[in-house]
Amino acid sequence: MKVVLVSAVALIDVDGRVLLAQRPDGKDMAGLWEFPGGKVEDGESPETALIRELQEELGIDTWESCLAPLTFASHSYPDFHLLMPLFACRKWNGTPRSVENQALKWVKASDLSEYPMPPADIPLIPILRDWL
Ligand SMILES: Nc1nc2c([nH]c(=O)n2[C@@H]2O[C@H](COP(=O)(O)OP(=O)(O)OP(=O)(O)O)[C@@H](O)[C@H]2O)c(=O)[nH]1
Repeated sequence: MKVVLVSAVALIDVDGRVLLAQRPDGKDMAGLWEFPGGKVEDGESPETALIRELQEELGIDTWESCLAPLTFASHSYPDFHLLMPLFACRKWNGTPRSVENQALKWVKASDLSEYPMPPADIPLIPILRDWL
């Protein structure tokens, strides 16, 4: 099966809340809440892909030195196997805004399980909660 590399980030604000983005209507898994990020393209590292995605999706700038590896997801979907490093980031320039029409929400660690997420993300929640 094809392994797809997707880079994602837990953006953490000064109150320790995490930013979730809701997948818009019309996409696979519409309505589920996920971590900002996206597919790593040819020639990119997971870090440079994430920096690009954060500009495109949220209009914020961050730097490689602000991306700390936290954990990863490895999950088989029917048509591909997702390998998704999850970084943690507490420093960026700008205020995240919905550039691509996705709903955004800052969520307390203890409330993360109330947001329906893609199956690949479920094992990440206790890790994030314990870490925060
Ligand atoms: N960004 C992100 N993607 C995730 C998470 N969990 C998860 O299963 N994914 C999956 O990883 C892939 C992310 O790719 P993407 O965001 O670039 O692609 P997409 O499906 O939105 O659009 P596209 O395939 O039309 O380009 C999607 O299949 C998405 O469902 C997550 O927490 N964050």
